[in-house]
Amino acid sequence: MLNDSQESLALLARLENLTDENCDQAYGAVWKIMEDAKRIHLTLSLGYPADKEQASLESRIKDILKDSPFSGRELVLDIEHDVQSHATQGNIAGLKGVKNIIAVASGKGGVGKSTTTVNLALAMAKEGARVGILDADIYGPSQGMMLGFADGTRPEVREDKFFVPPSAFGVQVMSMAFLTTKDTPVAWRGPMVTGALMQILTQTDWDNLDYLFIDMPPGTGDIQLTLAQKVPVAGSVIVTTPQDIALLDARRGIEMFNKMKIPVLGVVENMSTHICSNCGHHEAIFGDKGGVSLAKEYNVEVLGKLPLSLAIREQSDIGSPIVVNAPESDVAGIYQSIARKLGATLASQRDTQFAMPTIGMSDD
Ligand SMILES: Nc1ncnc2c1ncn2[C@@H]1O[C@H](COP(=O)(O)OP(=O)(O)OP(=O)(O)O)[C@@H](O)[C@H]1O
Repeated sequence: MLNDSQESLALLARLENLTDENCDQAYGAVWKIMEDAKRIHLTLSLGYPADKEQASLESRIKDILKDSPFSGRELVLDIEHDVQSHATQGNIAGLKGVKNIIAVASGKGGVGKSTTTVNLALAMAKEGARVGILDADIYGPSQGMMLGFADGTRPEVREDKFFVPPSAFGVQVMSMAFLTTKDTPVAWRGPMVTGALMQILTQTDWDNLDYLFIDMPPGTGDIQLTLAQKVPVAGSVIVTTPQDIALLDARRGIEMFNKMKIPVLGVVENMSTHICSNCGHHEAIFGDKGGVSLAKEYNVEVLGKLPLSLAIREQSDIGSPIVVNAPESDVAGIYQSIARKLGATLASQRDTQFAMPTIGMSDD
């Protein structure tokens, strides 16, 4: 039964002050308590998925219960989530089957944007979300390779007009690489690229996604600008390395999204420290304040920092990214925390379109 006794209210107050292990903000009034003689059943209802918090939360709640009148009762903890669709820039119509599009961008190439996108998407799926990836990094599409798709993979076509995205590790994936030969896009100019990408995006039969991650082409040129204008994006993530030059480029990325009125949900600092594979010593080769000061300057979150890690590279190269290959590793834990923080940041945006979980686009 639902309990509103003094004891329950006191417990509720303590639960409301709990935080996700990686976010500073308290959960607040999102708890429900049910109890019977033997058990206490708690439900945490969030606007983002957080299945991987289960063990940590259970252990922290058990500590709280120990010195409460509920001591000795068995704890049942349910973490529920309901991801809402958020407004897009200029309220462009959303995509059928997709609640939120998140653009992952970098000011320049080679900073680890694709690696971050794939691990972040897989981490989000592990938290319990329905996730897709669109590889829009048209001149160097790498999502297919990182997710272990064989060369020559092609999507099924439904009703002669929709691509059915193939799945890997529970994530739906579309890439220009599934539709072209290796050399095709190299010859394309900007308008062809953006036209083709918009076509893939809208003609893919995305199946009920909470989040679609777009691995954007690196840089802030015409292609990126056009995509930022046309793709109905709920928010963006900027990937940068701590070097000054990458930070300069990252600034341009943030400014581009600001100009388009696309919320920058946070910065991921990649290759942030080097971990010595002999002794485990962490060394901030490029300094350790870059991403943080960038985030401060533009008033955005640092979602997390990834070390320069051999395992990240090797496991992406063999088609099994670290989040699925070594889910218990520290690095996978960082991606999980970034995914939750990203989900929480998007959920806290005030523009939620409560009435329309997905916005239909006509099928013809
Ligand atoms: N944290 C990391 N530690 C070690 N290697 C990494 C890390 N992040 C990415 N890499 C490696 O760096 C290389 C470039 O990464 P990736 O392709 O993700 O960059 P990118 O920014 O998407 O590049 P581009 O935009 O040019 O496609 C890859 O070989 C990748 O495995």
